[in-house]
Formats: sequence, structure tokens, C-alpha cells
Amino acid sequence: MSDQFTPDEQHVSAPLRLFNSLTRTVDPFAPIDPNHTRVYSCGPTVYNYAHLGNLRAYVFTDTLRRTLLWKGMDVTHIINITDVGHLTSDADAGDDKMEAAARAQAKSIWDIAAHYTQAFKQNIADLNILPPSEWTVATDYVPQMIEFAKKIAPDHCYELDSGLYFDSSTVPDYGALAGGRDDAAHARIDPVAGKRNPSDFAIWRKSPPGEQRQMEWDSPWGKGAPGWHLECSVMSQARLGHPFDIHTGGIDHREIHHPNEIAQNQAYCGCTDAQPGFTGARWWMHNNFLVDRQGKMSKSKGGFTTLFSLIDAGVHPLAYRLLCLGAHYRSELEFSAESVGAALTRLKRLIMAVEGLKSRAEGVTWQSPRLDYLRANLHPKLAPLLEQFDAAISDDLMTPRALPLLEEAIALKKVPVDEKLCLIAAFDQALGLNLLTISRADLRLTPKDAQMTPEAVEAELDRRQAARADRNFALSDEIRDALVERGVDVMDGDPLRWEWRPNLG
Ligand SMILES: Nc1ncnc2c1ncn2[C@@H]1O[C@H](COP(=O)(O)OP(=O)(O)OP(=O)(O)O)[C@@H](O)[C@H]1O
Ligand SMILES: [Zn+2]
Repeated sequence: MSDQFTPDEQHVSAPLRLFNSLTRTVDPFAPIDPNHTRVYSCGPTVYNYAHLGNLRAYVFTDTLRRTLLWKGMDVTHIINITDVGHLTSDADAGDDKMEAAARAQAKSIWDIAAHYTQAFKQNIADLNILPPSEWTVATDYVPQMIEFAKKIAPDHCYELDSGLYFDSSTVPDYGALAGGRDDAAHARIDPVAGKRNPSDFAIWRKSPPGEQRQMEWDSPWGKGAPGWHLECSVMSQARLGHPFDIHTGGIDHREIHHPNEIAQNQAYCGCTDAQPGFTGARWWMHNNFLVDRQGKMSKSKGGFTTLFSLIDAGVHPLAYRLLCLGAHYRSELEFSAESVGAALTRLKRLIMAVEGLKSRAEGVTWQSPRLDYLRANLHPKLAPLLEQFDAAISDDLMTPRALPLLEEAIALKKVPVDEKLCLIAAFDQALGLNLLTISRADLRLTPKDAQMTPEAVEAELDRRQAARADRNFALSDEIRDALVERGVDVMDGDPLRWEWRPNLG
């Protein structure tokens, strides 16, 4: 059987509907080119490790991408790497985040960018997020950014000592995506002197006289660096063409970054009169925040939790993916030791159940079914679950409704085990939890501060078994208590024998 969902062989049941931040409604989705969807996702600013909140944004785009594939579409997906231009404020105030990090760590910006880009790609792989069709790196596109700026400058920009600024009053409906222009909010965050309107923004920042930046380029407006908003307009235009289908980002981008991208796209296209609704993308989609007790998880605030720190605590990264899928992407999601611990337990139960099914299905072909094949051949008890799952993810990616259907399928009695596994494999193409390839032993990550090696734990358990065989229950209890003391849960009667207790503080 093929492992691809081929569009023409598939019977798409529920129509795909997605929330569009432009209309603020859930609208039926169809790509501009039949069966091919073009998606651009604002990527990470690589001045530090991504925190779990940042990563929620990419679990969301991955769910979107997998759902589009599930619906039989080809997807071209671009994620950019912001290695220049993002200031410590989302508008024009403050330092370049990359320059500031390089100074603080006494390293070159290029080294900082290379290190954190690599770390980000590792996070993406650990979360089983499909790699994008292409990673675009902002510093590779500076000549195109200068060309873009040259084209829009005469009608839409003005120069100040600090840079070239976009006049937001030159495009109709500036800020519509954010729910309207909010000059008061812009004035609060962005105190650049000489701007014509508080919401105007830099598309080129000149290097201050006498100061050499690590990253600077010659331009018609002097030496300097591109503005962050310009980067995404240019890279999406270069790789996908405008208009493309879907632009994604975190909900913070709905307020400044994306309205500014839209303004630039409108100016570049010059088609605002001919195409009043033109924004550069047909759909703008935003994930809500991951929050902790202090509010929005944030690199800038410090004290953030990374996927690396979660792994160090002994939590498998796919537990974090499952935590994300358990909430709708447009709802806030709370991160806590309890919430991620519960997700880990849920994942362990799923994997244990699938392992049980696999052991009963030895020698049967069950992996990677095609949806059309499944629909035509599925056991009557399983077939409605496939349709309900399709309806859930087609309804603006309702993963919290889809997950219980997976659990229901696993628990169903008196259905052929191979068909059950086929259905689970199909669900997992959308969920990306690696349900059929990881084992419970894979989930048992050794915490960084573990006081024993796994081999030492096994040796102690062998000693305990021998004590029990000798009916020396006092010694057996002593060994178990000592293991518990050192963060090991002993599981009598379970072939896995033991687990680490995650150390989540
Ligand atoms: N707490 C959060 N929850 C969900 N998404 C978030 C959160 N914080 C940032 N994002 C999203 O993560 C993606 C990557 O953002 P980026 O690397 O530019 O973060 P940043 O702005 O430097 O970080 P921070 O906002 O923490 O200072 C963006 O789409 C952004 O909207
Ligand atoms: Zn962007």
C-alpha cells in the first residue's frame, strides 16, 4: 500500500473550514491552485533557544499542514529564519535582538544565528514536525529586500535620520487585521521622533553614525539593516508569490507584524484599487499563546522553558506535542508541571495500547493506509470514527475533538486488530504522534539529574527478583524503596518493569 494520500484517489468527506483572522469567521477553505496550498509561517528569531510557546506556533502549523495533506492537497510550506532585524520591541523601539545577544555572549552574530538555528531544527525534529519545503534565511534575501523597498519608497515611504519609514496612511484600512488602527497603542510602544503617524514603521534602519553593526549592508538610504516586517513580505513573495493561500504566526503577530506586512504587500502590488481585499495572502491564521503562571511564555521576559529543559527533566517531547493537540490552537493553553505530566501519562497509555495491538497483529500488513482504501474497507464499527475524525480536523483543526476518537478506536472491542491499526496509522498521519513507531521504552527518557544509570536500575531489579524468589520480602521492599527514593517507579507485573518519575520541579 502507498504511504501517500493521493488527491484524486481520495473521497474527501467533510469540507475543510478554517478560521481567517481577516474575517474573524470560520470560512470554507479552497486553495488558489486546485489541490496545492501555499503556506508561509513566520519563523523564529534565532537569538536564543525557542521556548515552548514559540514551539506551539509550529505544532499548530504542522497540524494545519498535515490536515491539508489529509484532505489530499499538496502543500508548499515556507518557514523563515529571522537572523536580522527583529528589535526588542515588535515595533521600532530598542535594539536588534540578534545584535544584543551577540554582544551579551561576546560572539559573532553569525555564530549566534547558526547555533540557535540548529537548536530550533532539532526541536522541530523532536516534535515530529514535518520539515518545511524550504527554510528561508532573512540575510540571504537582503538584495531582494532593497529592491522591494526601492519600489515602494516613492509613494509610500519617507526618510528620517534613523531610517526609511513606511507611511501607514498611504494604504487603505491599515491595521484592519488587528481590528483597526490603534494609534494610541503604537504611540505607547514606539517613541521614534519625526514619524508622521504613530503606526509608521521602519523598513530600513540606518546604522547610527560612527557605529558599526555586525550585520549591515549598503543601500540607497545608507548603510544599515532591513526591518523585520519587510523580511516576511519579501521572502513570502519570493518563494510563494502574492497572493498565496495561508500566512501563519502567533497571535501577537496579528497586532503589528502582520498588519505591517499587509501594508507593504499592498504597496508593492500597487493593486489596492483594483483588488480592494488584497493583503498578500488569502488566509491569515494565528495560534493563541502558551501561558504559565506569569502570563505569556516569552524569551524576552526570561525564565522560559525550552524543549531541551523538558527533555532533561525526563519528559518525551511528543508529550508536549500531545499537550498542544489537546487544546484548540485558538485557545490559550496553560503549561504547568501537572499539564505536561498528564500529557505524558496520556501518551504512555496510547503507546502501551498500540504496542498491545501490534503484538497481536504480527505478520499482518497494517501500516500507512490510503484513506480511500480505508473508507471502502473499514469494519462497520470503525468506519464512523474515521468520518468523525475527518469532520473534527476539518472543522478548523479541532484536535481536542479528534483525540478522544483515537482513544475510542483503540478501546473498541470485537474489531479486527489489523483494521484498527490501519485506522490508528491514518489518524496519526494527521496527529504526528509516531504512535506506531515509538515504544514505551523509547518514552523512558533518563532525566539529566538521574542518580542511577538504567543498567544500574535493571541490576537492582534483578537483585530484587532474586530476593523475592528467596521469599526475602524485607530485602525486596528495601530495594524498591531505595529505587523510589532515587526517582524510579517500580512496576510489578509489567514487562517494562520500571520508569523514571519526571522531575518537573
Ligand atoms: N507564548 C507563546 N505562545 C504561542 N506562540 C508564541 C508565544 N510567544 C511567541 N510565540 C510565537 O512564536 C513564533 C516565533 O517567534 P519569535 O522567535 O519571533 O519569538 P520572539 O518574539 O523572539 O519571542 P518572545 O515573544 O518570547 O520574546 C511566532 O509565531 C510568535 O508569535
Ligand atoms: Zn513574519
